[in-house]
Amino acid sequence: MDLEYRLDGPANAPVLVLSNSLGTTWTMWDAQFTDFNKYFRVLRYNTRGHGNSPLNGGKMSLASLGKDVIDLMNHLNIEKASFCGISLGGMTGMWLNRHYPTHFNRLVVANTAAKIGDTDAWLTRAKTVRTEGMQSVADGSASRWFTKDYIRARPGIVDALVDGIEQLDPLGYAACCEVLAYADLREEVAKMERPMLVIAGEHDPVTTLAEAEWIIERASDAQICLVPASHLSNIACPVMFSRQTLNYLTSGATHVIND
Ligand SMILES: O=C(O)CC1=CCC(=O)O1
Repeated sequence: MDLEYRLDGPANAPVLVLSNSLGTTWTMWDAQFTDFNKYFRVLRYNTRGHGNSPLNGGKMSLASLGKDVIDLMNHLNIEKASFCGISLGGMTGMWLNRHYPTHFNRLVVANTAAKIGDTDAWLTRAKTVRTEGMQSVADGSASRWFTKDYIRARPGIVDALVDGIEQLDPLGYAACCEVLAYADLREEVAKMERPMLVIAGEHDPVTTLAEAEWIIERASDAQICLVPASHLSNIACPVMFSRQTLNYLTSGATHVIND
């Protein structure tokens, strides 16, 4: 298993898999960490091309990113898990819901869409990053991720994330842009069986509320939750994000772990 991962939380608790967005690493879940660990054995991993998760040498796709999660679960002997992913991580979750429903209980997919953005724009971004490096995308990342008010109010958090994207491997980032260029779940959403909470950011310009509504109108068992944030809603609205996610993932469950 060459994916970078870590497990935290009580060894006997049910497993929750966390999947990061493009240009971030598993540290993006730091604000959720304490709350999620009370209820779950938390499995964080870095999406291929991010952190120390290497490119696989071949062409990556949403399917290969989804299969990475299944391989990781198999490697750790995890038969069934809950899942929470954001943006590209949310798309990975929807792909898993469609293709590996028996491996998952409930899924939370945040700030995501059945098709994110425009194919040509992703291919252009991939090319730019390959030729000019990470700085070319780092400069605009804060305004893609957060509202102006949040950037003003929490410069330390924003700067740390921008520093993080600057450290990433341009080839890894570009490969994931190419995954996004061709990832298209629009024909698949109606076939997603497992219960899914779709978290949308009220001010998200990347994956809009309308795109989240589009998903819940078609998936067989999906609910929406709106948070007053832009794209990285788990960071901008950590308390609400964690509460809504935990309420959804543990509802009807008998596996609450006490402190
Ligand atoms: O463009 C960005 O940086 C935001 C984003 C789109 C897909 C994703 O995972 O992050």
